[in-house]
Amino acid sequence: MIELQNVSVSYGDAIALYPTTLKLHQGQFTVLLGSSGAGKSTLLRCINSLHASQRGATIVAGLGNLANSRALRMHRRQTGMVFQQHQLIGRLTALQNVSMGRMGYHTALRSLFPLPAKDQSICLQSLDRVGLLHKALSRVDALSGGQQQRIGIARALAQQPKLVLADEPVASLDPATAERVLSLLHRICKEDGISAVVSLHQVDLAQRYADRIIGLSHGRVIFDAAPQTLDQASYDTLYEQVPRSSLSVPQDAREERLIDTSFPM
Ligand SMILES: Nc1ncnc2c1ncn2[C@@H]1O[C@H](COP(=O)(O)OP(=O)(O)OP(=O)(O)O)[C@@H](O)[C@H]1O
Repeated sequence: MIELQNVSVSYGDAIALYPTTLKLHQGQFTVLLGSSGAGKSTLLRCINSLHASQRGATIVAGLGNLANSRALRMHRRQTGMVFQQHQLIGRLTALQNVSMGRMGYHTALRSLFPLPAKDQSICLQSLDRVGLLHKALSRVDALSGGQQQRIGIARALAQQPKLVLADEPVASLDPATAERVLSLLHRICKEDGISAVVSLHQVDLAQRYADRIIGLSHGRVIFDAAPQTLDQASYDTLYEQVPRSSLSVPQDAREERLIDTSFPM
């Protein structure tokens, strides 16, 4: 379990996240919702203590307060991150990119040499989990957006994480591919008992996959409950009365999903 106690973030006089207290439970798939600038990325990054201006305490079960540098190092090692723009190195192969996930387990000097066989095996297994073992030796810049995001997920898995933080992981994908990638991430997290905190803009995806939805508005948590309790009033407050239909996946993409949920992407 991870507990944020009065965690806040400011940029000069501007408050990006007001003091926030919440607990994240092991194995839960939590989705952060809210309009642009609401504070989703800020909250997500707080869970990994990534803000220089972060205040308050973050306590991780078994490690303690992340103010302790050793606890923070251990926590980051067991926390996989997945980004909207994948953050892969295009000229390297899929396997080389996934290998980056093992770097936290070695000293900087050791990382200059080929990974031990055990680590290589973990990387290959991670590629297999996302259905891309056959692309292990392909350059990442020769892969599709959906495939690149699956490599991003494999890199996070190579860390053998207890927690995955995913910042708009499907925002740059078409609706059908977004659904497949999120479904894959969700399935793996559930199979392995990995906790996930995922920021999304697609309310319908959040309602289908989340165990818990945390809604943010202007740097404050204004909703924190199971997805089925996200009612119209909470929704209107979250999105400041943007019509719900404008945020849903188009009907034709939904139909495509029903027909074809298989790879490749
Ligand atoms: N480096 C920064 N310097 C100054 N202000 C920042 C910085 N990063 C974020 N902010 C501000 O903090 C607030 C929260 O931003 P954040 O990126 O967390 O929102 P978000 O909900 O993730 O938005 P989006 O959905 O557009 O990614 C916004 O008002 C943003 O302008």
